[in-house]
Amino acid sequence: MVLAKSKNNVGLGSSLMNDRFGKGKASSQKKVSHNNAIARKGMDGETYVTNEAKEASWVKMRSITEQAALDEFLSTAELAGTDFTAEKINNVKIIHSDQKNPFLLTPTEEKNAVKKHQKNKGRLTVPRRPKWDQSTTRNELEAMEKQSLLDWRRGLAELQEYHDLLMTPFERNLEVWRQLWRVIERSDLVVQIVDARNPLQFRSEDLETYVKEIDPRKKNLLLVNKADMLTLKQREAWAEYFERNNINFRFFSAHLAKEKIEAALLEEEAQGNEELANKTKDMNVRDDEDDGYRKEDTVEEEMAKLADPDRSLGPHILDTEELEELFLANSPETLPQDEEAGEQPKQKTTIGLVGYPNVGKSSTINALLGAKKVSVSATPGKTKHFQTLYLSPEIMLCDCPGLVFPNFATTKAELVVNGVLPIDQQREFTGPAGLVAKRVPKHFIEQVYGVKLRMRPIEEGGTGIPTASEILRAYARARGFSTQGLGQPDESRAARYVLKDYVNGKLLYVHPPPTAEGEEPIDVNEFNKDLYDINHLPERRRNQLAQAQIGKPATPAMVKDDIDADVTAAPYSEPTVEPELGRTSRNLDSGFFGTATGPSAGRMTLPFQAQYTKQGQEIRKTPTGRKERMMVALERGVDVSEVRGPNSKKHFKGNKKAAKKIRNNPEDDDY
Ligand SMILES: Nc1nc2c(ncn2[C@@H]2O[C@H](COP(=O)(O)OP(=O)(O)OP(=O)(O)O)[C@@H](O)[C@H]2O)c(=O)[nH]1
Repeated sequence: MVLAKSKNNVGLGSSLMNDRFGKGKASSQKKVSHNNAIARKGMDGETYVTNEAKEASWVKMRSITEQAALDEFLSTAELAGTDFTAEKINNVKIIHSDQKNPFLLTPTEEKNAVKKHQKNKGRLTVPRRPKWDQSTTRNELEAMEKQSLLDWRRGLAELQEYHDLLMTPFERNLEVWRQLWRVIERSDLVVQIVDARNPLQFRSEDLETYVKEIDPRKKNLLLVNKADMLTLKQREAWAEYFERNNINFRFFSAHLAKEKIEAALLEEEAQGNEELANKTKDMNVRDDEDDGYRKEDTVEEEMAKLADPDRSLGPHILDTEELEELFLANSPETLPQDEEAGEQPKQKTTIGLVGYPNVGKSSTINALLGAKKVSVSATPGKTKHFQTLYLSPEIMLCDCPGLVFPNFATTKAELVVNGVLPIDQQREFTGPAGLVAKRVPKHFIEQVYGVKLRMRPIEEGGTGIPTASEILRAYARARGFSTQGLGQPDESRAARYVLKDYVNGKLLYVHPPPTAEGEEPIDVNEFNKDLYDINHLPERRRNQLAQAQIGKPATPAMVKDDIDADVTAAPYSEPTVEPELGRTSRNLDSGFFGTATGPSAGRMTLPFQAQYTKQGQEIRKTPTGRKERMMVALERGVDVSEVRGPNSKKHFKGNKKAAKKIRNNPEDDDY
């Protein structure tokens, strides 16, 4: 090992030397103990150093800008899920490496995180509006509001910092909270809309407490929207959970409600056309098993249940009329003392709609109003100010802007796949894509996209579950997304599509409800099994999935940089293995180099390219490059730097160039 010549020795080697042989030992030890690194004696009597296990999650959550070499080495090893032994100062040997994604938690870490969340959940509060009376001036109230928000923010910041808890990027803007305060103050019923796939992630318990603090006559309702994404069994399980925990809830689906409205319109239009009229009538009578809508002969029974707002409807999905009925059933009561004072009951019932961005508030309102009065978006954060809308002369809706409540989260990846953090603003995608890979079965992804996933064999260190990269590469290849320059499958671009498909429910996964203390947790695979039985899905869902299938070579029009465009539907055929060039290259091609038609149309054919493509095809079956060297290193139990590829000759530029071109083959980096 070559030691740094400078007086101020730096680097990992120096850190280790100092630690072992004394020079600056005190400071090194201080550094090590500060980081909870612990020295252990191995079986062979050698000493090695490792981070404490509980350190891992803390290190992951902290924003690290600068670290000493030893600290950096220790935490990087921890993040990479590797352990190591330092047999000699200059011989750090990797003894274990698995496919752990450093942005995700292991099952044990996750369990511990959830336990911790439970313990601290009482501290997740929403800010209170300060008390004021007639004598309070506007300026005084504003100053009080600002102070109240500051105290609240400080409390949450402390909770994050001292208890090592990751939180949702909760709303910090006073103006938005003011809107919420006003909506709550006005409303007789505060409806918290949540996403049925993970209702508890979107529920603020403290908001319900706050509503009651303002006026005990006000009521709370948890409206579990997007219920069309759940099977009957899943809704039953969640209904049981809500009932057991005394949560006033109803299932709703703005999507189904919209379909029903459209079917009704169709029926109207089809008057006189008997054939069409019959078809729409069929659509209106839905099977309860299929999407939760009641059969027509149960209307009276359902209406009787609705008249009693406290009576649970279990897994039933309300339609818009039922929801409106429920709103009316919550018209404000007049307290006996008010009546004695001659106060008339209020004429209007005000319903406040609150919830995270993207849970479907606008869609719910649209469905209720039966026409497009509020614009609906797939990007979180569209509704900016609260609006009031009359549903009928008796019911006024107050639509609050979507806002993120303080809540705990296990990882940032979890927030991305829940649609809380906008996908297009993320740079790190392996964590969220890793969650998709873990949750949605391989066969389902293959069927939905019409691709074949190539996984690392178990004998070579694979886990039997695809990695984020394996899914993204397959997707990118099938869509023809490749990086500029080396022409590798563009995983980052593929991730944006795949993650959007998860958020919009094409790649569906539903969280099971927590079980009671002492009970076995629900098996997630069993809970979701029916969602992936592609031949037995409701027709609506099969149609939705058909739109996600790629399975045919991408055309330049498909590859155009429009991320919001839907994946073009196409019948399945084997995906192309030819690398597709990026947009700039294609433009170059049509402008200067390329042929306008023929098999290579839309591809850049630079004069030197043919020979490399030829070589690439011959070498295609053998893995090359870094991955190959890593595999060999793992097999032999040596450091990757000790392995050289068959063609690698340092300082020989020509060869480097060839290697670069060979990697142009999209299959190269797969196994
Ligand atoms: N499957 C399904 N999708 C839904 C349902 N409701 C809403 N969505 C989808 O969810 C996404 C967000 O819906 P919005 O109504 O814009 O959500 P929002 O809560 O109003 O969002 P903000 O305006 O940001 O507050 C859209 O892509 C909707 O199509 C539903 O019941 N079922």
